[in-house]
Amino acid sequence: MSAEKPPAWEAEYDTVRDLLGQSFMRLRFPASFEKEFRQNMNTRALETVRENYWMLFLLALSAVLIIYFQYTVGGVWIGAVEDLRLAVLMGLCIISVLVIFTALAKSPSMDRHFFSYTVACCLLMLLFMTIFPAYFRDEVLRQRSTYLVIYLLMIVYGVANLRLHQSAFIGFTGMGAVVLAVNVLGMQRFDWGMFMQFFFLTNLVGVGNNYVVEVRERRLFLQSRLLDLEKRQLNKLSERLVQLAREDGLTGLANRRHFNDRFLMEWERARRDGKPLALVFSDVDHFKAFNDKHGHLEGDRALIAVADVLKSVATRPGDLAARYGGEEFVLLLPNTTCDGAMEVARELIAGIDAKAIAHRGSKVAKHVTISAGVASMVPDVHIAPAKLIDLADEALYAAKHEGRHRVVVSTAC
Ligand SMILES: Nc1nc2c(ncn2[C@@H]2O[C@H](COP(=O)(O)OP(=O)(O)OP(=O)(O)O)[C@@H](O)[C@H]2O)c(=O)[nH]1
Repeated sequence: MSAEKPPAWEAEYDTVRDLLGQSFMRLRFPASFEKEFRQNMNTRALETVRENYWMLFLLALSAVLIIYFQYTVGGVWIGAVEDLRLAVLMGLCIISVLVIFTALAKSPSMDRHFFSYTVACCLLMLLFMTIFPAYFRDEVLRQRSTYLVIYLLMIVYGVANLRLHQSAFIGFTGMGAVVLAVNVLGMQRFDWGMFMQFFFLTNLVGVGNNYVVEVRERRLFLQSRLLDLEKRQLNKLSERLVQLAREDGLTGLANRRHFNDRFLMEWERARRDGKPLALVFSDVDHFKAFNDKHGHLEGDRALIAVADVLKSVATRPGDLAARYGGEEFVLLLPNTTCDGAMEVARELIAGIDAKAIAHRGSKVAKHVTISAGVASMVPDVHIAPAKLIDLADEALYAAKHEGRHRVVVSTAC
């Protein structure tokens, strides 16, 4: 015997549990989750930038103010004039890149290229922050302005919500770009010691920090996935429970409880709209004898076949076919007159005849037959809903009394 395949959600649930149980988390999920996780992270990174872009401008402004207050007395620049020009140029370059970056991040059509333009903008800023200071005459100004690199790398690694390899790519490519630029420009005064200290060490610390951040993000993703799966399963179960509470176990028709609820609802609706509401009660003829001759199992099959015909005649959207009890069934037909309900009842009897289920114990025919009673009325506040049920039931009783295998319409019609 082949082992039964677990449902898809169960397999996914187990995979998520396994991944969460791992003590060392690899920075890659199975393909089915990885794609969704990446999209998630990208969206979050974009949201972070859109919500916090002002921090970048604040950072640039603080750097300008720090330099201004350190190199001015009473608002007059005390450093070299060339340094002032260079500092202003550097500030303008950095702010231009920030403006371009913010404009790109705010444009939804550029979302697909988020990582590409982030890399490009970061590289440009890192270049400006390392190359310009190398040309400052003042030693202290040179050192202090290079600190900016650390701030930018801190943002890339710590705040931007980028994945580890994305941040590391920006950090280390930035290093490479600076080395290239220094060589191409033949910069003699470039301070390699400071470069290693600021750039390389910050990158190392950033990589460690970002590993921790990405692992946390991945765990959060898995946990929310687990909750989602549990919620979906609970919803399915509660839907199934509601269905079971309304359904007859043997025939799959509505059960009596559900019929009662719907009947009262339709009664009220018909009363408000001033429309007729009809019931067709039906009962299998000599069913006790059927069970005696053919056995209970065959009896069950016959009831299922009768139920199928009931389902097939209850075709309008508001119609409901229900098992009222034992071998008794009912059709609830909103907005239907006695004549209309009679037609449906006749169709029902003909449909069951057409099934030609052999019935050796019947005194009416050689096959299974039913009797039906029909009633319809326009509900009124002065009439109890049970009245309609009584009328249809009396009509069914009359059909039995008059010889079975027929429809009788209520005397109130
Ligand atoms: N196989 C089976 N039999 C059922 C089920 N529910 C009720 N019955 C049987 O249906 C029979 C109903 O018998 P009666 O109420 O005497 O009615 P009848 O024999 O159909 O006679 P008339 O209705 O007067 O034609 C009983 O024997 C019940 O046991 C069911 O779910 N499965």
